[in-house]
Amino acid sequence: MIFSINFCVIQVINHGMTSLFLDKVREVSRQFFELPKEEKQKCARGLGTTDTEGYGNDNYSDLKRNDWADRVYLKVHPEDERNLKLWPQKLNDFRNTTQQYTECVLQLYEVILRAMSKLVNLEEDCFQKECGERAATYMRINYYPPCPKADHVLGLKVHSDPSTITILLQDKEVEGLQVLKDNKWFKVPIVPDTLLINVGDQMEIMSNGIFQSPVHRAVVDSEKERLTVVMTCRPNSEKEVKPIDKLVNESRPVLYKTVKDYAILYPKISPYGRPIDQCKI
Ligand SMILES: O=C(O)CCC(=O)C(=O)O
Ligand SMILES: [Fe+2]
Repeated sequence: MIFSINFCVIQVINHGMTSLFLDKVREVSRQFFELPKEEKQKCARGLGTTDTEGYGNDNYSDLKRNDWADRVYLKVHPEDERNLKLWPQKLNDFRNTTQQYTECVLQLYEVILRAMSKLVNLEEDCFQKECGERAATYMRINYYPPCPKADHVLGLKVHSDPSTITILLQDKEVEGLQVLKDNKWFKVPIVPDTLLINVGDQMEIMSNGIFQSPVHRAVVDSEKERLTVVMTCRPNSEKEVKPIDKLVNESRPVLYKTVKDYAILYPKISPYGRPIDQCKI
């Protein structure tokens, strides 16, 4: 495994997934958006047990402008918590491919969390334990159509991820992800066959601020469509998440409040920027 650490956005190669397989993941994802409108509507948000899962744009009432994107958001792990009613019925390969991709991503997730634990001198399984049993993974497929006024819209608003970590498969050809550093936006380049790891807010909390969740956004292209497949790994929603005791000391006191169900509650309170700022002590 090779890491290139760049303000908590990490590009990973040698992750065990072939180029062909990643293409397949992109292909079935793209096929979802090519379904007739009625088929997509059968997976719409609001038809499931939670209002966040399913097909459709984020729906925060105070958002002044919607993202220039179409998206579908599905819980993929634990397997018995999948809301299969919201999964496309007419795409033969979708379930199989998503299943395989989830398995690969979960393996990678474990390796990354172990490496991050070691990096801060914790027991290797420390971060994973902090996420509780039956920690959840969601898949979000973002489809950004071309926009003739690309400079006037965002594909995805400025945010940090509410996850522990996020594993992102970029579009093969079209760039769009940007990360904020020193008040400047930097393009994240496409490196073939890599997966991008973003540190999420809940990792920032657990690590007591040692790992910081990057602020990022997606811009759109005036001519080309773009598609990304994003796996967000997060603690069990019942688990209290707080800075790990061993990362707290006199020179580094507790910096964050204890939170629960952060990924659902906090982005709702603060749909712009970094909701984690509200958790700082
Ligand atoms: O599509 C992208 O490049 C960014 C996606 C993202 O940040 C997200 O889904 O949280
Ligand atoms: Fe994100």
